[in-house]
Amino acid sequence: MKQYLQLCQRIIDEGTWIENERTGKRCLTVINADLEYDVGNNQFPMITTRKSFYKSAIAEFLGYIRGYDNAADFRALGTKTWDANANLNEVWLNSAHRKGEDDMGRVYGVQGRSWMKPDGSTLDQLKKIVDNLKNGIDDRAEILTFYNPGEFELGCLRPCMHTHTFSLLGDTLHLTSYQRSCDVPLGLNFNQVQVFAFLALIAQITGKKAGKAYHKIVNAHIYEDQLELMQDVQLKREPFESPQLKINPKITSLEDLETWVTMDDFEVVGYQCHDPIKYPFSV
Ligand SMILES: Nc1nc(=O)c2c([nH]1)NC[C@@H]1CN(c3ccc(C(=O)N[C@@H](CCC(=O)O)C(=O)O)cc3)CN21
Ligand SMILES: O=c1ccn([C@H]2C[C@H](O)[C@@H](COP(=O)(O)O)O2)c(=O)[nH]1
Repeated sequence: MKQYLQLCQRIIDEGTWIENERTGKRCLTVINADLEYDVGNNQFPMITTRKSFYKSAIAEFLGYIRGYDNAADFRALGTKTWDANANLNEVWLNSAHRKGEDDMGRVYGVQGRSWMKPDGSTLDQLKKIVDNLKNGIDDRAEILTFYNPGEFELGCLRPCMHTHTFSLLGDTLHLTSYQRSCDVPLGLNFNQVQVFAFLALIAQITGKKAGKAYHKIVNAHIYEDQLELMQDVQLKREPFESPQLKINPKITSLEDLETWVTMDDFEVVGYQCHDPIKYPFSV
């Protein structure tokens, strides 16, 4: 939790104001942040200086694991996070590729589970990784990437947390996740939870011990309309100890994640937090 608050403070102390054309807002911005989560010791990086909605964050990531391309499927899992980008983004609404209400196009999980090959067949990046890790194989390219520049116009948003690399050292599994753009008050709150839960889940279904998750961020920003709440409210609060994430031990395969898992299979123990803060969201 300290590293999150330190990053927020660093943006305020050292950030540069950058005009963002896509949203029409200014962002206070720093380049390069490295965060680290101790998954092996279950130090769940849930924000405590405001109420955090971890189930939304995990639901969103489970949707990526399933290769969802529709905001309605995300809502059914328990998160509304894709509603705005699927249905309110001007460029996407006017795109000939949008298939209708709630369609997100070929974003995130679609690339992860069915990357289009030149011959028209598809490639399942995640299944290859899970199969290898289960068999104790790390070919030094256990990489899941959602980043497909050739298909950007086929989706509503370019992926922010775009690449995840798994590494096996003996029987301990580590994860390195890369993020190109980070809305620190809103998005990072979710992304921290997702990086942690992704390593915990893949370690569980491949029968490995979870180690560390390394989260590497390039552009970390606070939107102009979020700054006051961050500076005068959230950063004035003292953090509580990290809680723990309990995952249903009956989840043992990728197929389980694809079929019956719901948010009821995740529980947080020992979460103490301050009051909620409602940060503005930019589409
Ligand atoms: N500007 C922007 N910031 C983001 O963080 C972001 C995007 N756009 N677009 C794509 C996804 C969607 N994400 C989102 C979207 C909404 C919330 C949000 O409103 N969170 C609230 C309430 C969550 C809830 O009630 O479940 C929060 O207080 O954290 C968070 C992340 C992260 N991403
Ligand atoms: O997982 C996510 C997804 C999105 N974000 C934020 C980062 C930016 O503020 C916007 C995306 O805008 P771009 O113009 O495409 O960079 O969404 C996030 O923090 N985490």
